[in-house]
Amino acid sequence: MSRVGALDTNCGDQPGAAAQVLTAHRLFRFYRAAGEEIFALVGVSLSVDAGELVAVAGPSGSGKSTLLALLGGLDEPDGGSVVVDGLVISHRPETERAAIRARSVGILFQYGNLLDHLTVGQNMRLAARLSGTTVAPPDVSGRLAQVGMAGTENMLPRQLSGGQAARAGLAVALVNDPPVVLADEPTAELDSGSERQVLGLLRLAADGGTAVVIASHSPRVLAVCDRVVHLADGQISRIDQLGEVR
Ligand SMILES: Nc1ncnc2c1ncn2[C@@H]1O[C@H](COP(=O)(O)OP(=O)(O)OP(=O)(O)O)[C@@H](O)[C@H]1O
Repeated sequence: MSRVGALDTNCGDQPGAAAQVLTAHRLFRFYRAAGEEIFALVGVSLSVDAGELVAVAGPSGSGKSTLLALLGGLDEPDGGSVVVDGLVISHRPETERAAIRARSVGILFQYGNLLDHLTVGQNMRLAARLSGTTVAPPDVSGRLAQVGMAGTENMLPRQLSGGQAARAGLAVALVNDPPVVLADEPTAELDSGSERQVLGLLRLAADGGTAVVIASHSPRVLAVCDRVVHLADGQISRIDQLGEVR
């Protein structure tokens, strides 16, 4: 897989920062629906440092999910590029994008990222195997304990509450200590207690050096982030720097 060249890294809104692990350069994404062209993203650039917690905010339809999908290589941009941990993830065959994603990106979805027919522990071991690492059984229980889920290794996702499923999903997303975590509306379906726990864990991951991007419009989510990138009609309309600049 090709490493990014010097020119490619000179993008985003914090050029030159050494610790950038995620950069998106002038992303465009168009859709055609019912004969109409929809401009979901129009020239969005973004850089995220290791240890930074960044929220992507904006009203429904502003392009948050589209942006996260492009950052994680789940979708291809019509223009622009994405670099994850030194590797260009955009404009590659899906198999190569999946390999980069498995190694470098933990993904947490609103409706969970657990496979229904596998136990929590099996979900974690599968994610680890796909990333090229292995997690020994004691590590699985240790990691579950870290997210307040001790004793759930042999439970199926349907046996968990919404908050537990979100925390188990986070344990899966973090199983190989990826440099980047992307969370799309991770707390939208949770009660406030569970939301606090999940946000605390995402904050902890960032404080431990992970670059975390959360798509959300919840004020409680935005409050724990270092930076809030506001989208409107597929473009960055404002950036709020909340935490200290690293
Ligand atoms: N597969 C698709 N086909 C056609 N249009 C799409 C598709 N995916 C997204 N869009 C459109 O692109 C725009 C951005 O959508 P996106 O889901 O990224 O917004 P969002 O900010 O995440 O919204 P929400 O908060 O409701 O999830 C919207 O106008 C949406 O209707």
